[in-house]
Amino acid sequence: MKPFPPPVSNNRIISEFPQCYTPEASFQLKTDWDIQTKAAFKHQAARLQTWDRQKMSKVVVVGDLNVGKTALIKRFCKDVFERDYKATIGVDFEIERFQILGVPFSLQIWDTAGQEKFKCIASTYYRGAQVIVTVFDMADIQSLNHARQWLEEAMRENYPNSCFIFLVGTKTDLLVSPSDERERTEKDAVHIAAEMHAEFWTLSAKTGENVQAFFFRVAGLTFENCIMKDMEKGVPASIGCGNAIKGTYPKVRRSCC
Ligand SMILES: Nc1nc2c(ncn2[C@@H]2O[C@H](COP(=O)(O)OP(=O)(O)OP(=O)(O)O)[C@@H](O)[C@H]2O)c(=O)[nH]1
Repeated sequence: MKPFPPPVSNNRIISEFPQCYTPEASFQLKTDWDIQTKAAFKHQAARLQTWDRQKMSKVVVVGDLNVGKTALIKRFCKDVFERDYKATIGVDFEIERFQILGVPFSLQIWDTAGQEKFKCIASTYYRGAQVIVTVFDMADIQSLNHARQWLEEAMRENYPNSCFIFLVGTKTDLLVSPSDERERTEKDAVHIAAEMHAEFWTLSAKTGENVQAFFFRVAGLTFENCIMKDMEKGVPASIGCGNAIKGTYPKVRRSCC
């Protein structure tokens, strides 16, 4: 009989604190785990942990249509890239399991539709997010200009200051690097990220550049945040964190709507 859940694959094991893309637009410049986090897991890491459904954070990915939200998630979760565009209808989600400092942790990654006609279905799934990823296309400046609007819509369903916010420029493979165009777009994006209180990243789902580093950063920051919150509340770090699976969003089948 196959073990359930299956073991976390080797490329989902995080032990070093994941670094930011650029110090100019980053949440934290620290380079290591918080001392309390390290202490809390020093002993637990040594023993085998079972998968804990509570240790999960909800990540909502929003942005204009065609910017590459689905491609980004598929590259990370399935290591595939599809050249053809297939619009997301409503929402879809993936669950990605990690082992961080020896402790099982999962990200529930929600892919939402960028098309106007599906927005109202997708927005029902924004609630209860610990992370909001606002995606734009590095080769389409209009999509960067719409990033604030997407964030506002996602935040309408969440409490202020309750989420990590990321601004992610995709399709870097379409820009010559280094080039004036890329430099200009990055500069604008860093500026907008500051206004959004977001951390800025660029990546390519086609080549895979920065994709794993980005999701490791998301996982590392949310994991540490969960642990710190639990410790503040006096909950032992082993009991759990994250509220995404406690019924804060409607029930949904995979690839639904
Ligand atoms: N060159 C290149 N093309 C990409 C990249 N990421 C996505 N694409 C292409 O861009 C198109 C749109 O990608 P999707 O991931 O479907 O876009 P989306 O944001 O999910 O679109 P909606 O579902 O409509 O919201 C597809 O044809 C992808 O192949 C990338 O990093 N580089």
